[in-house]
Amino acid sequence: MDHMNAVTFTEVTKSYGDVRAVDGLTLDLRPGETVALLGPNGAGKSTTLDLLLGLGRPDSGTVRVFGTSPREAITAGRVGAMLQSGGLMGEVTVRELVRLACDLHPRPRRVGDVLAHAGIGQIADRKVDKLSGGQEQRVRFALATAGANDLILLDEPTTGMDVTARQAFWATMREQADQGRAVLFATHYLEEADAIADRVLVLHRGRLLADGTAAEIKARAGARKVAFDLAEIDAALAGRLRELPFLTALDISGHSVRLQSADADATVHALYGLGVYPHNLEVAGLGLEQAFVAITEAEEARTR
Ligand SMILES: Nc1ncnc2c1ncn2[C@@H]1O[C@H](COP(=O)(O)OP(=O)(O)OP(=O)(O)O)[C@@H](O)[C@H]1O
Repeated sequence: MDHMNAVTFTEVTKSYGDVRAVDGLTLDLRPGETVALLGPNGAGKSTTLDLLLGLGRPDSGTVRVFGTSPREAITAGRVGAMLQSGGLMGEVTVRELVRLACDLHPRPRRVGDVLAHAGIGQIADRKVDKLSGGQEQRVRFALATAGANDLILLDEPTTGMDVTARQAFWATMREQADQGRAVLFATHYLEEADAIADRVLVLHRGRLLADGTAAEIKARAGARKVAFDLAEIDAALAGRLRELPFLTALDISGHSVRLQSADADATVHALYGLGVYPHNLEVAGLGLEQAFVAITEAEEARTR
Protein backbone atom coordinates (compact mmCIF):
# COMPACT_ATOMS: atom_id res chain seq x y z
CA MET A 1 0.00 0.00 0.00
CA ASP A 2 2.87 2.37 0.78
CA HIS A 3 3.82 3.04 -2.82
CA MET A 4 0.26 4.18 -3.52
CA ASN A 5 -0.50 7.81 -4.32
CA ALA A 6 -2.12 9.76 -1.50
CA VAL A 7 -4.39 11.48 -4.02
CA THR A 8 -5.21 10.87 -7.66
CA PHE A 9 -7.45 13.15 -9.72
CA THR A 10 -8.20 11.85 -13.20
CA GLU A 11 -9.88 14.25 -15.64
CA VAL A 12 -12.08 15.67 -12.89
CA THR A 13 -14.75 18.20 -13.79
CA LYS A 14 -17.16 19.90 -11.41
CA SER A 15 -19.59 22.67 -12.30
CA TYR A 16 -22.00 24.80 -10.30
CA GLY A 17 -24.64 25.84 -12.82
CA ASP A 18 -22.73 27.61 -15.60
CA VAL A 19 -19.50 27.88 -13.60
CA ARG A 20 -16.85 25.25 -14.22
CA ALA A 21 -15.20 25.30 -10.81
CA VAL A 22 -12.86 22.39 -11.71
CA ASP A 23 -12.17 21.72 -15.36
CA GLY A 24 -10.44 18.50 -16.42
CA LEU A 25 -8.06 18.28 -13.48
CA THR A 26 -5.52 15.45 -13.49
CA LEU A 27 -2.96 15.26 -10.71
CA ASP A 28 -1.20 12.99 -8.20
CA LEU A 29 0.01 13.70 -4.68
CA ARG A 30 2.50 11.35 -3.11
CA PRO A 31 2.90 10.49 0.59
CA GLY A 32 5.36 12.80 2.37
CA GLU A 33 4.80 15.70 -0.03
CA THR A 34 3.84 19.18 1.15
CA VAL A 35 1.95 20.81 -1.67
CA ALA A 36 0.64 24.38 -1.97
CA LEU A 37 -2.47 25.05 -3.98
CA LEU A 38 -2.41 28.59 -5.37
CA GLY A 39 -4.85 30.45 -7.55
CA PRO A 40 -6.75 33.72 -7.77
CA ASN A 41 -10.17 34.00 -6.09
CA GLY A 42 -12.59 31.56 -7.64
CA ALA A 43 -9.85 29.40 -9.22
CA GLY A 44 -11.33 26.21 -7.75
CA LYS A 45 -9.10 25.60 -4.74
CA SER A 46 -11.89 25.06 -2.20
CA THR A 47 -13.85 22.96 -4.67
CA THR A 48 -10.79 20.74 -5.15
CA LEU A 49 -10.51 20.27 -1.38
CA ASP A 50 -14.26 19.60 -1.09
CA LEU A 51 -13.98 16.86 -3.73
CA LEU A 52 -11.14 15.29 -1.73
CA LEU A 53 -13.33 15.31 1.35
CA GLY A 54 -16.23 13.73 -0.49
CA LEU A 55 -18.31 16.87 0.19
CA GLY A 56 -19.07 17.08 -3.51
CA ARG A 57 -18.95 14.52 -6.26
CA PRO A 58 -17.28 15.15 -9.61
CA ASP A 59 -19.56 15.53 -12.64
CA SER A 60 -17.03 13.42 -14.52
CA GLY A 61 -13.67 11.87 -13.84
CA THR A 62 -12.50 10.20 -10.64
CA VAL A 63 -11.02 11.23 -7.31
CA ARG A 64 -9.15 8.57 -5.34
CA VAL A 65 -7.60 8.90 -1.91
CA PHE A 66 -5.13 6.11 -1.10
CA GLY A 67 -6.76 4.10 -3.84
CA THR A 68 -10.29 4.31 -2.40
CA SER A 69 -13.13 6.81 -2.61
CA PRO A 70 -12.72 9.94 -0.45
CA ARG A 71 -15.54 8.74 1.84
CA GLU A 72 -13.87 5.40 2.46
CA ALA A 73 -10.55 7.09 3.20
CA ILE A 74 -12.23 9.42 5.69
CA THR A 75 -14.13 6.59 7.38
CA ALA A 76 -10.81 4.74 7.73
CA GLY A 77 -9.41 7.82 9.53
CA ARG A 78 -6.79 8.58 6.91
CA VAL A 79 -7.78 12.19 6.18
CA GLY A 80 -7.64 15.25 8.43
CA ALA A 81 -8.93 18.63 7.31
CA MET A 82 -8.89 22.22 8.41
CA LEU A 83 -11.42 24.22 6.46
CA GLN A 84 -12.08 27.95 6.24
CA SER A 85 -15.73 27.90 7.08
CA GLY A 86 -17.81 26.27 9.72
CA GLY A 87 -18.23 27.53 13.24
CA LEU A 88 -16.76 25.66 16.18
CA MET A 89 -18.95 24.33 18.95
CA GLY A 90 -18.87 27.22 21.44
CA GLU A 91 -20.22 26.10 24.80
CA VAL A 92 -17.45 23.60 25.48
CA THR A 93 -13.83 24.09 26.50
CA VAL A 94 -10.96 23.69 24.08
CA ARG A 95 -9.90 20.45 25.81
CA GLU A 96 -13.43 19.00 25.63
CA LEU A 97 -13.69 19.78 21.94
CA VAL A 98 -10.30 18.26 21.17
CA ARG A 99 -11.18 15.20 23.29
CA LEU A 100 -14.39 14.76 21.33
CA ALA A 101 -12.48 14.90 18.04
CA CYS A 102 -9.99 12.33 19.36
CA ASP A 103 -12.83 10.07 20.57
CA LEU A 104 -14.45 10.18 17.15
CA HIS A 105 -11.25 9.38 15.27
CA PRO A 106 -10.60 5.74 14.32
CA ARG A 107 -6.86 6.23 15.00
CA PRO A 108 -6.78 8.90 17.73
CA ARG A 109 -3.69 10.66 19.08
CA ARG A 110 -3.42 11.51 22.79
CA VAL A 111 -5.41 14.62 23.74
CA GLY A 112 -2.41 16.13 25.58
CA ASP A 113 -0.16 15.68 22.54
CA VAL A 114 -2.70 17.25 20.21
CA LEU A 115 -3.13 20.28 22.50
CA ALA A 116 0.62 20.69 22.92
CA HIS A 117 1.42 20.40 19.23
CA ALA A 118 -1.20 22.95 18.29
CA GLY A 119 0.18 25.31 20.96
CA ILE A 120 -3.11 25.49 22.86
CA GLY A 121 -2.14 23.72 26.08
CA GLN A 122 -2.39 26.99 28.00
CA ILE A 123 -5.88 27.81 26.76
CA ALA A 124 -7.24 24.26 27.08
CA ASP A 125 -9.73 25.21 29.81
CA ARG A 126 -11.17 28.24 28.00
CA LYS A 127 -14.58 28.18 26.39
CA VAL A 128 -14.26 27.97 22.62
CA ASP A 129 -16.53 30.99 22.05
CA LYS A 130 -14.15 33.20 24.07
CA LEU A 131 -11.15 32.68 21.79
CA SER A 132 -9.48 35.18 19.48
CA GLY A 133 -9.48 34.54 15.73
CA GLY A 134 -5.91 33.25 15.75
CA GLN A 135 -6.59 30.97 18.73
CA GLU A 136 -9.64 29.58 16.93
CA GLN A 137 -7.41 28.75 13.97
CA ARG A 138 -5.09 26.84 16.28
CA VAL A 139 -8.06 24.88 17.61
CA ARG A 140 -9.12 24.05 14.03
CA PHE A 141 -5.60 22.86 13.45
CA ALA A 142 -5.77 20.68 16.57
CA LEU A 143 -9.03 19.14 15.33
CA ALA A 144 -7.39 18.37 11.97
CA THR A 145 -4.59 16.50 13.73
CA ALA A 146 -6.69 14.65 16.34
CA GLY A 147 -5.83 11.35 14.71
CA ALA A 148 -2.95 9.77 12.85
CA ASN A 149 -4.01 10.92 9.40
CA ASP A 150 -2.08 10.10 6.25
CA LEU A 151 -3.39 13.09 4.29
CA ILE A 152 -3.94 16.56 5.75
CA LEU A 153 -5.99 19.13 3.84
CA LEU A 154 -5.79 22.78 4.85
CA ASP A 155 -7.79 25.64 3.36
CA GLU A 156 -5.99 28.93 4.06
CA PRO A 157 -4.88 27.60 7.43
CA THR A 158 -2.83 30.51 8.74
CA THR A 159 -5.31 33.31 8.05
CA GLY A 160 -5.54 35.33 11.26
CA MET A 161 -2.53 33.72 12.93
CA ASP A 162 0.30 35.92 14.22
CA VAL A 163 3.90 35.34 13.16
CA THR A 164 4.73 33.05 16.08
CA ALA A 165 1.61 30.97 15.58
CA ARG A 166 2.40 30.65 11.87
CA GLN A 167 5.93 29.48 12.49
CA ALA A 168 4.78 26.94 15.08
CA PHE A 169 2.04 25.78 12.74
CA TRP A 170 4.40 25.16 9.81
CA ALA A 171 6.99 23.48 12.02
CA THR A 172 4.30 21.00 13.10
CA MET A 173 3.18 20.49 9.51
CA ARG A 174 6.78 19.83 8.47
CA GLU A 175 7.01 17.12 11.16
CA GLN A 176 3.80 15.58 9.85
CA ALA A 177 5.20 15.49 6.32
CA ASP A 178 8.51 14.09 7.53
CA GLN A 179 6.55 11.23 9.08
CA GLY A 180 5.29 10.38 5.60
CA ARG A 181 1.99 12.28 5.58
CA ALA A 182 0.89 14.23 2.52
CA VAL A 183 -0.08 17.82 3.24
CA LEU A 184 -2.10 19.86 0.74
CA PHE A 185 -2.81 23.49 1.58
CA ALA A 186 -4.60 26.27 -0.27
CA THR A 187 -3.17 29.70 0.38
CA HIS A 188 -3.01 33.28 -0.79
CA TYR A 189 0.30 33.82 1.05
CA LEU A 190 2.81 33.21 -1.69
CA GLU A 191 5.84 33.67 0.51
CA GLU A 192 4.47 30.87 2.67
CA ALA A 193 4.09 28.58 -0.32
CA ASP A 194 7.62 29.50 -1.40
CA ALA A 195 9.10 28.71 2.00
CA ILE A 196 7.08 25.62 2.93
CA ALA A 197 5.93 23.67 -0.10
CA ASP A 198 7.95 20.96 -1.87
CA ARG A 199 5.63 21.48 -4.77
CA VAL A 200 3.35 24.27 -5.96
CA LEU A 201 0.19 23.87 -8.02
CA VAL A 202 -1.26 26.94 -9.73
CA LEU A 203 -4.96 26.68 -10.51
CA HIS A 204 -6.77 29.09 -12.79
CA ARG A 205 -10.44 28.73 -13.71
CA GLY A 206 -10.38 25.13 -12.54
CA ARG A 207 -7.37 24.17 -14.67
CA LEU A 208 -3.85 23.35 -13.61
CA LEU A 209 -1.61 26.10 -15.04
CA ALA A 210 1.66 25.13 -13.38
CA ASP A 211 2.94 22.22 -11.31
CA GLY A 212 6.49 22.14 -9.97
CA THR A 213 8.81 23.33 -7.22
CA ALA A 214 8.65 27.04 -6.40
CA ALA A 215 12.05 27.41 -8.12
CA GLU A 216 10.72 25.74 -11.28
CA ILE A 217 7.67 27.97 -11.34
CA LYS A 218 9.80 31.08 -10.92
CA ALA A 219 12.09 29.88 -13.69
CA ARG A 220 9.11 29.10 -15.88
CA ALA A 221 7.89 32.66 -15.54
CA GLY A 222 11.31 33.32 -17.09
CA ALA A 223 11.82 36.98 -16.55
CA ARG A 224 14.51 38.52 -14.36
CA LYS A 225 14.83 42.03 -13.00
CA VAL A 226 17.91 44.06 -13.93
CA ALA A 227 18.74 47.42 -12.33
CA PHE A 228 21.73 49.73 -12.89
CA ASP A 229 22.74 53.40 -12.98
CA LEU A 230 24.36 55.27 -15.88
CA ALA A 231 26.32 58.52 -15.62
CA GLU A 232 24.23 60.20 -18.29
CA ILE A 233 21.23 59.10 -20.32
CA ASP A 234 20.46 61.24 -23.35
CA ALA A 235 17.62 60.64 -25.81
CA ALA A 236 19.83 58.65 -28.18
CA LEU A 237 20.99 56.30 -25.40
CA ALA A 238 17.44 55.91 -24.10
CA GLY A 239 16.42 54.80 -27.60
CA ARG A 240 19.20 52.22 -27.72
CA LEU A 241 18.28 50.94 -24.26
CA ARG A 242 14.73 50.41 -25.48
CA GLU A 243 16.11 48.22 -28.25
CA LEU A 244 18.03 45.87 -25.95
CA PRO A 245 17.14 42.23 -26.69
CA PHE A 246 14.65 40.23 -24.59
CA LEU A 247 13.23 43.30 -22.81
CA THR A 248 9.77 42.85 -21.35
CA ALA A 249 9.71 46.10 -19.35
CA LEU A 250 11.87 49.24 -19.10
CA ASP A 251 11.76 52.18 -16.73
CA ILE A 252 14.29 55.02 -16.94
CA SER A 253 14.24 57.51 -14.12
CA GLY A 254 17.05 60.10 -13.90
CA HIS A 255 20.27 58.12 -13.95
CA SER A 256 18.73 54.81 -12.96
CA VAL A 257 17.36 52.12 -15.21
CA ARG A 258 15.14 49.23 -14.18
CA LEU A 259 14.16 46.58 -16.65
CA GLN A 260 12.77 43.09 -16.92
CA SER A 261 14.22 40.65 -19.37
CA ALA A 262 13.26 37.20 -20.57
CA ASP A 263 17.01 36.45 -20.94
CA ALA A 264 18.99 38.65 -18.55
CA ASP A 265 22.39 37.26 -19.63
CA ALA A 266 21.80 38.30 -23.24
CA THR A 267 20.37 41.68 -22.25
CA VAL A 268 23.31 42.55 -19.99
CA HIS A 269 25.78 41.38 -22.65
CA ALA A 270 24.13 43.69 -25.20
CA LEU A 271 24.13 46.51 -22.65
CA TYR A 272 27.93 46.36 -22.39
CA GLY A 273 27.99 46.24 -26.19
CA LEU A 274 26.51 49.77 -26.21
CA GLY A 275 29.81 51.02 -24.81
CA VAL A 276 28.27 52.25 -21.56
CA TYR A 277 29.46 51.53 -18.03
CA PRO A 278 26.59 50.51 -15.77
CA HIS A 279 27.13 51.09 -12.04
CA ASN A 280 25.43 49.23 -9.20
CA LEU A 281 24.33 46.46 -11.55
CA GLU A 282 21.86 44.06 -9.95
CA VAL A 283 20.20 41.05 -11.53
CA ALA A 284 17.52 39.27 -9.54
CA GLY A 285 14.98 36.57 -10.18
CA LEU A 286 11.30 37.24 -9.80
CA GLY A 287 9.72 36.21 -6.53
CA LEU A 288 7.04 33.52 -6.50
CA GLU A 289 4.41 36.25 -6.21
CA GLN A 290 5.59 38.02 -9.38
CA ALA A 291 5.93 34.67 -11.15
CA PHE A 292 2.37 33.76 -10.10
CA VAL A 293 1.03 37.08 -11.38
CA ALA A 294 2.97 36.69 -14.64
CA ILE A 295 1.65 33.15 -15.22
CA THR A 296 -1.98 33.90 -14.38
CA GLU A 297 -1.99 37.20 -16.32
CA ALA A 298 -0.51 35.50 -19.38
CA GLU A 299 -3.34 32.94 -19.16
CA GLU A 300 -5.94 35.70 -18.76
CA ALA A 301 -4.56 37.40 -21.89
CA ARG A 302 -4.51 34.11 -23.81
CA THR A 303 -8.13 33.24 -22.99
CA ARG A 304 -9.57 36.77 -23.25
N1 LIG B 1 -21.72 26.00 -3.82
C1 LIG B 1 -21.48 26.74 -4.89
N2 LIG B 1 -22.49 27.18 -5.69
C2 LIG B 1 -22.26 27.91 -6.78
N3 LIG B 1 -21.03 28.28 -7.21
C3 LIG B 1 -19.99 27.88 -6.48
C4 LIG B 1 -20.16 27.10 -5.29
N4 LIG B 1 -18.92 26.85 -4.77
C5 LIG B 1 -18.03 27.46 -5.60
N5 LIG B 1 -18.66 28.07 -6.62
C6 LIG B 1 -18.03 28.80 -7.74
O1 LIG B 1 -17.01 27.95 -8.27
C7 LIG B 1 -15.83 28.69 -8.56
C8 LIG B 1 -14.67 28.13 -7.78
O2 LIG B 1 -14.84 28.44 -6.40
P1 LIG B 1 -13.84 27.97 -5.25
O3 LIG B 1 -14.45 28.37 -3.96
O4 LIG B 1 -13.50 26.55 -5.44
O5 LIG B 1 -12.56 28.88 -5.56
P2 LIG B 1 -11.29 29.22 -4.64
O6 LIG B 1 -10.11 29.07 -5.54
O7 LIG B 1 -11.32 28.43 -3.40
O8 LIG B 1 -11.51 30.77 -4.35
P3 LIG B 1 -11.08 31.70 -3.09
O9 LIG B 1 -9.62 31.98 -3.25
O10 LIG B 1 -11.88 32.93 -3.35
O11 LIG B 1 -11.43 30.99 -1.82
C9 LIG B 1 -16.15 30.14 -8.24
O12 LIG B 1 -16.53 30.79 -9.44
C10 LIG B 1 -17.31 30.05 -7.27
O13 LIG B 1 -18.14 31.18 -7.37
